Amino acid sequence: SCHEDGRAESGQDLAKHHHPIKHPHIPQLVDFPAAIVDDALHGLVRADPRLRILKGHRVVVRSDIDTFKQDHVCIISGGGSGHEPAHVGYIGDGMLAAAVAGDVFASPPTSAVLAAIRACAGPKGVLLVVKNYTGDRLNFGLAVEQARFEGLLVDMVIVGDDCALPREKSKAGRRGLAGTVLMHKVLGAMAEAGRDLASLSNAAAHLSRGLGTAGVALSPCQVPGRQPSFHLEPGTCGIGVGIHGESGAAEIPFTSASAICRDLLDIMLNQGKIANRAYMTQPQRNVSRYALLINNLGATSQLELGVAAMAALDHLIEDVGVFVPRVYMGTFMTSMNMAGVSLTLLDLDALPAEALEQWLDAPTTAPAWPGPTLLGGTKQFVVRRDEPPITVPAPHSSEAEETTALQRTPSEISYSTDLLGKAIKGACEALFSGEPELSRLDAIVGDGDCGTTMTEGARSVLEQLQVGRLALHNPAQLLQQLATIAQENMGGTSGAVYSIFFAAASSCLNDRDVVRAPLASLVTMALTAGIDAVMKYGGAQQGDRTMLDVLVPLHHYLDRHGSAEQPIDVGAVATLVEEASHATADMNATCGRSSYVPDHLLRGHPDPGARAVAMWVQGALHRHPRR
Ligand SMILES: Nc1ncnc2c1ncn2[C@@H]1O[C@H](COP(=O)(O)OP(=O)(O)O)[C@@H](O)[C@H]1O
Ligand SMILES: O=C(CO)COP(=O)(O)O
Ligand SMILES: [Mg+2]
Ligand SMILES: [Mn+2]
Repeated sequence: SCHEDGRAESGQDLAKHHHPIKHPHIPQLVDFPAAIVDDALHGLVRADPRLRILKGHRVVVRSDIDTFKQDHVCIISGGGSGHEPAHVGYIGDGMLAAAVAGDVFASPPTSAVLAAIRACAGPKGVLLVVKNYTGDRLNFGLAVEQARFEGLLVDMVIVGDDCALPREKSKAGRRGLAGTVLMHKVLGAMAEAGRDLASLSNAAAHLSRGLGTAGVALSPCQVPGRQPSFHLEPGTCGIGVGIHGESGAAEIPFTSASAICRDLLDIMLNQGKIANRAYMTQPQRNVSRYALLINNLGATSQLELGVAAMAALDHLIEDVGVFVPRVYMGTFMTSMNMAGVSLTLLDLDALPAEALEQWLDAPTTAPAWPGPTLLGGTKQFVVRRDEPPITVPAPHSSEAEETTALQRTPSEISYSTDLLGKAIKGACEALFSGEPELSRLDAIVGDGDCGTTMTEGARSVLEQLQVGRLALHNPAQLLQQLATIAQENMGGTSGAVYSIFFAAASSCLNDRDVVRAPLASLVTMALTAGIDAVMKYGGAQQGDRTMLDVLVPLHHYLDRHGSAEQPIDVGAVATLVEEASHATADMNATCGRSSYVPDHLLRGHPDPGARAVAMWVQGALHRHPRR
């Protein structure tokens, strides 16, 4: 957590709770992996008096926000960390008013986004520019709903500029990549010039249609404290990468810089051999005009960026025959320390009746926006070359250790706070011991943060349990508390999904006479409501390879067996969740981050969110299968 004066909790403070870095493969300038985001924000704000941190949140705002918001629409962006300089580097006149940072590769919790909106909300309103990831959509979306309920003027636009993944592969839609920074620039300049909230949202919709990005990985990335994000065979590269250390849509032999850059552009412009995506409109020879952004994914030398610029301009101008009057080259949005680049094209005629150059050229004080732009692109500057080779009562506490809350028959008792406390403790502990497996799996099928996100949640729940603050006597209130913990301490898709799950479960129990209901049927009711809400907001169903693939079978089982006048067979439940979670290993992913990973790479590895459900259910039942 951070202090109002801009001092973040230091690495030394955090040392009390977290482990220092274990010997990494490559040394990294990090004291404590868990403190990396706070330490980095701390450093940044100390170095720049134009910025300050909102107390208690990883939110950076312009220091003069209170006066600034009186006569400007404030643009807020954010998302997981690990993409620096995005998004804090874009705070300044003519770009962003604030940035919300999550843990590395994990969306910030809803509460942080809400704090940013509250700080920036003035008479002109707030526009959230959000990259299209499930966690971000949910956490920023929930904050918008809550802010509107508070009467604040706020709108949200989602950016999805990725061109590399086939449309059919994912229900999640195009990923938000480096093109987001061009959105920040154009929308920020318009806000600076006094345009209103509605016209900014409208412009954003047009812009996203003219925006495309595709990237190549030459190495995996390494998040401190974790394993390298994937393995690349020597001589190969990952084409169609995102910004979360993914291996890409396909692993291909590395031929030459020019060939790879050409492929990236062809993917975007639907040209040549890779003409199967069609996200951007077809370029028109001697007519179409683009801004080109060459983005370092984190560990690429400036020399290599220059080579990429040469290759990209050469292909666009000579082969495709289009104009490229604006070129931006540098480090805009990274995948931690991945070697590689992404290329972004913005159709300069994407906005009806506006010259986009005007907005791109408008001055900004944001430190990460490159100074003067290169006015590349008239034909004579490009030399054609040969291709180089290359609530409720009655505490019961005299139970035998092995008895679990669900095991008692409904007629015996409906509720035991003592057993419930033990079940919660067991659930949390199972997540702690399962953390290495969750981290490993999410590194393969996602972006590696699932283990830490789940243990962050478990740690907060245990803390509240230990100090007696959990409302064990009142199921509705307890579930509300769990929702709040997920919302404030977890982040990521998991944080948002669990927050929605517990909040909906809580509201459904609120209205009911929970005193007499058998515990198992309470659980069934809560699961019904929770699952429905997760499906509604997250858009996933059974079979999409998510945690729902364990929650739904669990719900079916309890629904069938929960009201009978006999104890639930906890062994059977433990086996059921174990098997259901492992069954996800053979599923194709159509939702969430795994839908960006080729199916053959997912094969054999179960979904981490599904495994996490199996772990905490087994922990709550005190049944631990040998792992
Ligand atoms: N739309 C969705 N609805 C429900 N669960 C989802 C959805 N998308 C992803 N998940 C679950 O979230 C898990 C990943 O959690 P986490 O690592 O926090 O996500 P991310 O890194 O994508 O934000 C997945 O393994 C999956 O079980
Ligand atoms: O890093 C992120 C996007 O910027 C985080 O998104 P998720 O929470 O969906 O992983
Ligand atoms: Mg993540
Ligand atoms: Mn993840």
